Amino acid sequence: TVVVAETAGSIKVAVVVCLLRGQNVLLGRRRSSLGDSTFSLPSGHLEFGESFEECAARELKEETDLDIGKIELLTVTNNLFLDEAKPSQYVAVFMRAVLADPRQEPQNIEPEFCDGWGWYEWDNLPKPLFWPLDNVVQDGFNPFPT
Ligand SMILES: CC(C)CCOP(=O)(O)OP(=O)(O)O
Ligand SMILES: [Mg+2]
Ligand SMILES: [Mg+2]
Ligand SMILES: [Mg+2]
Repeated sequence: TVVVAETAGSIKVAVVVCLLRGQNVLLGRRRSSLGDSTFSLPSGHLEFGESFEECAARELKEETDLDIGKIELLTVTNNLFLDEAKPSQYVAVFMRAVLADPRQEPQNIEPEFCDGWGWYEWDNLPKPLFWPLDNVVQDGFNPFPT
């Protein structure tokens, strides 16, 4: 038990936003200790007292200045980051959202964390994908309504 206790890392919850506009989804290339220079959906740590929807709207606004309209829960995945300096585990809550105003364009509000945002078709996603996203894509996940 002591061994497990010594190696146990933190478990956090991240909310991940599949922001859909027509046939496109918003992705940005991360600048971060986790997944540096890989393409990811807007995402962020769930903060104490927040609902998943509130976190999605807050993180999207913080990172892109975009205002979310309708939003719903899609799926949840469990991601172990064991080969990092500090092991961690993220439960990723994937939400689907649309813009309140579809004419709004994303701004790169946190250039220290993101190279910039772009719209991509699901079957034409940029590479390399941030591995938690790549995992769900490989498993056939598709955020677009069928
Ligand atoms: C695993 C990953 C989704 C971790 C949390 O996402 P993030 O690094 O974008 O977090 P913040 O936007 O809250 O800084
Ligand atoms: Mg953030
Ligand atoms: Mg955050
Ligand atoms: Mg983020």
